[in-house]
Amino acid sequence: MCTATTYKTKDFYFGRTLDYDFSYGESVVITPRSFLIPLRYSEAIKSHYAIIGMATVIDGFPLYFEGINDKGLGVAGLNFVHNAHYNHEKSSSKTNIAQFEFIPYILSKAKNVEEAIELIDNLNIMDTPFSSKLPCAELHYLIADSNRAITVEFVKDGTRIYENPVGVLTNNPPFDKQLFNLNNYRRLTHKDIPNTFGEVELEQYSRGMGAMGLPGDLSSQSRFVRVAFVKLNSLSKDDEKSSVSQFFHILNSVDQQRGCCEVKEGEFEITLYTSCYNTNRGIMYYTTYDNHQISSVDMHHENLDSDELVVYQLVRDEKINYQN
Ligand SMILES: C[C@H](CCC(=O)NCCS(=O)(=O)O)[C@H]1CC[C@H]2[C@@H]3CC[C@@H]4C[C@H](O)CC[C@]4(C)[C@H]3C[C@H](O)[C@]12C
Repeated sequence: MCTATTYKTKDFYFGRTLDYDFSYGESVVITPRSFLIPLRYSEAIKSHYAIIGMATVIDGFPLYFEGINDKGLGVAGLNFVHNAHYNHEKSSSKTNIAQFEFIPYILSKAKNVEEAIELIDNLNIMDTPFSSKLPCAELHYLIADSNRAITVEFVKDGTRIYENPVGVLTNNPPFDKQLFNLNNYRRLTHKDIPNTFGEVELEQYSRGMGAMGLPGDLSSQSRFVRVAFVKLNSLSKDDEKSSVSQFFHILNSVDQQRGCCEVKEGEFEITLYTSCYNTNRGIMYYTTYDNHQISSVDMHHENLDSDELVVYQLVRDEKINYQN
């Protein structure tokens, strides 16, 4: 399972948790403007927006899980198993894009959500696997800029583009159902709640009782409600450190601890990493399951006009500040 969210203070932040039982060998990957992005069904993209994100690089191709570009657009792919549907036949009227090309394609060409939608309306997503070892990922997407967020789902009936007023995405069920389900939690509040049992005197024995009933389990529907509640109630100062700190607190509310979700006998899904992007400044921050110290990579510290990928291995060892 995975969770993606946005958060706005002075700047606009975008990020996700990636929950799985094994790693795909991800690292921080910067795709500079002149890196040739090869496409299976059309000519390679020669010059484009610069991208920073989490990806695994195979045969020189950046297979992005999520990322942002230097114009401030973010795209994250989250599992959408049994619902994602891609086409097997090429289209003669639309641009044919293999499913693994979707994130780099959008981030290289669109500077905001409107432009992303224009591109998506003209896409035919192909079920072409990257290789025989990497079958198609079944994903849906959170796409956001500082003004607007959408969810994009390629399903049997076609392409679904939903406005995403919450700025949050998890996994199944389809997004319209996730959003509707929030109705069931509309009474949750960060405030104290009144006693509605009339004459019966009931003690407010604890703080935080206004959010009683907020789901605490790891299912995708529960994580959607929980992270939406935390995000929409979130308050922080608007400077960089406070905003980044608050962003990690939002996503930590849906952290998956080893042992709580067994996916196969003896194998557990955990939050492999949590990422946070300042989309205005092109800075990526991340933590990993074992390293709680935030690491950061700034795309503008690299030569963004080059034609070679820049790769930073994840710092995965716990950094403890021993004070004595
Ligand atoms: C596993 C992850 C989703 C985690 C998640 O949601 N776990 C919930 C489990 S549950 O389903 O909810 O039970 C997803 C998210 C992004 C994906 C990569 C996207 C690029 C590329 C696309 C190619 O086509 C296949 C290989 C490829 C590297 C992909 C591998 C894998 O698929 C990634 C990492």
